[in-house]
Amino acid sequence: MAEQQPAITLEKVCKSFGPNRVLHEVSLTLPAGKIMVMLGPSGTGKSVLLRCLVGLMKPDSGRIFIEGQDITGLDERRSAGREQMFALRRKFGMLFQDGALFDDMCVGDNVAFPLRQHAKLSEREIAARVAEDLERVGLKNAQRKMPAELSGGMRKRVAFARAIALRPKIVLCDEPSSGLDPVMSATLDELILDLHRTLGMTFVVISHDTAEARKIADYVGLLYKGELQAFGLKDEVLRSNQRAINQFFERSTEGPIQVL
Ligand SMILES: Nc1ncnc2c1ncn2[C@@H]1O[C@H](COP(=O)(O)OP(=O)(O)OP(=O)(O)O)[C@@H](O)[C@H]1O
Repeated sequence: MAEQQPAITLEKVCKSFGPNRVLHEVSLTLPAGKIMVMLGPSGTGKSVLLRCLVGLMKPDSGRIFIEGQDITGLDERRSAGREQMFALRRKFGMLFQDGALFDDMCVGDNVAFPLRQHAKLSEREIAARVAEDLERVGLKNAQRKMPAELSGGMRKRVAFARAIALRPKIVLCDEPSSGLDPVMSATLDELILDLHRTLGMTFVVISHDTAEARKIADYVGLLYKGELQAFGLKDEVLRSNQRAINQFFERSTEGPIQVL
């Protein structure tokens, strides 16, 4: 059997905005079907990294491979590049920090939106997928509700249902637990684990939350000032005794990570 390509490979990815060096020679390999939690203080380039993965930003140098395909040179101004970029984006589901629901659409229509835009499915098939995914996230009775009627945790769960509706290979989650109480955060962590188990997707989770990393991660990364201070299997990274990792996991002010 052919060996499965890693979901994501980064080779010395660099990105600056003028004098602001945001990513510096970031290299990692994430095998398919694993959960990676990328930790790091605010402003250290985690969101920029996500945008580079989906082709919304281009690195200044280095290479990015998604399922073995080099996406670094894709050029949306050319029609072949546009098609490849579209195919690339279809591989990703995205859970934005604020959920980014359409406030004028009910929950069911929010989840159906990507299916209506991009899947060749009948309305009956779309309705079945929407019902299935709302049940997965524990919201099967919320279909006709409007986003304004939902709590923060419910909005995040609707956003999850929308992010997985097209059955992407890789789900990118930008701080899924931000702004949620600890119990709701734990519920979302369980949801990630459940989706991962049942649908086998690869997850990239951006987080400040070490408890979340301990609970759900197969792989952990720590980004600080644009450099990957640590990356690897969670247990190995936690055992590695690196100062930045210890500081982050022990919530200490002592260590190489300084308040920006
Ligand atoms: N389009 C842009 N133009 C200029 N600078 C940018 C742009 N996008 C991000 N930056 C800068 O890149 C740096 C990293 O930002 P990024 O949003 O990736 O941080 P982050 O680690 O995700 O932070 P947080 O945890 O607070 O969301 C910041 O200094 C930010 O100002």
